[in-house]
Amino acid sequence: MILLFQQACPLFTFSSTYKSKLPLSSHNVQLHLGFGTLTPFSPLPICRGGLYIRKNWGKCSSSSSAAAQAPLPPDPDKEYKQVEEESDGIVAAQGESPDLQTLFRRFWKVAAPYWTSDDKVQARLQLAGVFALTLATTGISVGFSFLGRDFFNALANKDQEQFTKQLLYYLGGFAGGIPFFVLRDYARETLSLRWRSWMTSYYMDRYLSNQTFYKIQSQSIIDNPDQRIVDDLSSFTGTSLAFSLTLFNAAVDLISFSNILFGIYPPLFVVLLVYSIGGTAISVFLGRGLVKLNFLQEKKEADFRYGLVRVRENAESIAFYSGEESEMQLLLQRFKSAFENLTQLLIASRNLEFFTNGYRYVIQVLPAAVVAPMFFSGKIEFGVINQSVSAFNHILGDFSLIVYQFQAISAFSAVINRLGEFDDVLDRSSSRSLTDTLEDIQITYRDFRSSSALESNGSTPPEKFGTLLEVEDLILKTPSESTLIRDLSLTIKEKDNLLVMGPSGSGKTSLLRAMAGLWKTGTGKITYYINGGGYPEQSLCSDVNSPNNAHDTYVAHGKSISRKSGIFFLPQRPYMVLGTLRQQLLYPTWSNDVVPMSDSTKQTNALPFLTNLAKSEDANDRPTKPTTDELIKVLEDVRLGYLLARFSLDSTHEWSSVLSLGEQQRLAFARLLLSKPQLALLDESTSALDEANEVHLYQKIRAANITYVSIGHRSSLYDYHERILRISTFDSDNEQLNWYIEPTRPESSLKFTNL
Ligand SMILES: Nc1ncnc2c1ncn2[C@@H]1O[C@H](COP(=O)(O)OP(=O)(O)OP(=O)(O)O)[C@@H](O)[C@H]1O
Repeated sequence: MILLFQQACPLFTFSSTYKSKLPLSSHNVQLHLGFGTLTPFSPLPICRGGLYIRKNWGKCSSSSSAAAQAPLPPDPDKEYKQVEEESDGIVAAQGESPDLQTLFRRFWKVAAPYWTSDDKVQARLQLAGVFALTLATTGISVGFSFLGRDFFNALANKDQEQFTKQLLYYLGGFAGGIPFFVLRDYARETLSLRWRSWMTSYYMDRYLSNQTFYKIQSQSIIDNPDQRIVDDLSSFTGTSLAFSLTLFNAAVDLISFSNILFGIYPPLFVVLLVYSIGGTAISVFLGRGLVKLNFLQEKKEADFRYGLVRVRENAESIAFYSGEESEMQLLLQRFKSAFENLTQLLIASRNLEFFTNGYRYVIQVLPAAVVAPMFFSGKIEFGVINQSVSAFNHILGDFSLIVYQFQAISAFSAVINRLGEFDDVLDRSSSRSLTDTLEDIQITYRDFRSSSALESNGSTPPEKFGTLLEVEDLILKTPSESTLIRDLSLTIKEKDNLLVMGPSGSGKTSLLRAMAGLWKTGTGKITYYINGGGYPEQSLCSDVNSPNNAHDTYVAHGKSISRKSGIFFLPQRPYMVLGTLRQQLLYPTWSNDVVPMSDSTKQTNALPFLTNLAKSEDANDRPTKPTTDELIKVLEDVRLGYLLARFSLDSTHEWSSVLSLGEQQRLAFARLLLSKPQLALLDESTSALDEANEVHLYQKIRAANITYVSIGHRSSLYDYHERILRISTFDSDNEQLNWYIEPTRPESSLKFTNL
């Protein structure tokens, strides 16, 4: 009879295809707010608050179904169709399980900002909508419970007229109810996507501010931040919403179905309570190792993926070295490590599931067994048995959330912890405590051309006019606190070009890092006297000693010094952005134009926080955007005009592969010439060039009135600089300074004196 009904009423076996795809972890934990999902192996459906969480290595599942009130035979054909989600997660650095308090703190810290953000009105409205729809679906479930009772009563009483009537009610119920379930899932997914989008923009903004990405990478502060932004944020938003709704649903469900069960047979409720509490305690005990294993799995998978990315990025070097075999070993090693951990995870999962499956099925016959004598004695009708089973399963599901979802919860804990850890790092970076010691290198930025600034605070004495950069008593250390340079003082005036020389590893690049604000380990002051464009004076002219000192100025703006102040750094390794040749040239000064036109036009439909991430003050901070003719001219100036015969300005290529190193270095000079900074800091920027090209480029930047500080090893560079700063490798036993400055040669013999 039940089978017949099952065929007649598809809702009984309805397994929503509208599954939420929540990549909770690399193991594809799924949460499913299901309407009528039934467990494939379950003789009886497990009804609960509506959340379906499942991992692909496990078979544990539970479901909520409006029609899950009828006992069903095992049906292997109705295997739950699992939605595969690709996700490589990451792990907290130590892979340790956090305590519950830390977990809650981190959850709150990560989750809260969105709900008080600029988007809060939309967010809260949508959340209210989702909760309302969830409430409606619970109401519909309760309604179906009564419909089911009357339906079975009609069937048992052989009352055909009543049976037909109930069947029609049922069909009407399906037609009216299904949209609520579908819309609830849709609304939840939409909100989850919106939340994720906001968080992605929020995290990326902080990650790319204050050179946090550089600190994280160069000092290995945290592993795989990229995965945290991509996978973990997605998991977090989806899972948080699903969990909140599940809890809410479970509470409402519990209230609704408790009444029904109490009305039928109160002792059943008490048995159920005791059973659930016992089951929760046992599953927490059995699954205690899962959180840590999830952590490790995320890290190992991420490491494996990162290994593959490195092979792609360094394809040419590996091919030259014929390093395929070593790479294979390394990658296999990483995969093996992930595999071994996953094996342990599977075993732990399996052990837990022995219990959870037993827990789920053992109790199924209880309600029918307890209530059946009342039916035999005529106290209740047949339909009430069915209703009691349904109510019992709903309440069991509500009470057993932890048992059923333990694996998903443990994977979610790993996500919370990784994001919480990341969030802490980003916060520390924005409050400047990530790597800073009490004493660190202070960078001040003054707009000496602003006479009003001079008059208002008198912080720039007249003798500083013409000065671009001043370094005072600089003790430079590596992040690991090894001293590189001691008590360095120097001044760079306009057109006073300095060459920095010294043995490899003596700290030349590190000096530039300190000047760029990338390294602050050490003591001393670095002051720039640069015309700062449209920056507000208070942020440009602040005194180092004031609480709002300029030491914080560039931090507050969240940008590198070079971008905002007419200073341009050319790093040792040229960097080619993804995009067209035009975008290479415009980078980084015209950052808005780095986004291809086709992409920016698509932004019309995008969420407000996904458009125009660039800070508005950028517009004042940069020269006028070059025209196409100017771009072509600058390419010719750096002797790259011939590239235009091979590529158009708007063609996209993997530029770091299609251009030679020397061409990339010339392209970097083209960027410099377009940006027209006052001061350029060049780190072996012509190392891959022949002498003819080198002298040509130096002539160009000199002609453009750009003052420069270069690092280099070649004596040919003497010709283009007035002075040399010679650094020797620091020796702690030697009291002498490990640097001195000398003129390159008599002024009359300098090559550019007539320029
Ligand atoms: N992130 C880091 N943490 C600790 N030490 C570092 C770090 N980066 C570089 N160092 C060390 O600091 C020292 C100076 O490095 P730097 O890159 O400034 O040398 P350099 O003089 O520019 O050398 P080269 O001429 O070879 O480029 C080196 O001994 C290097 O190993």
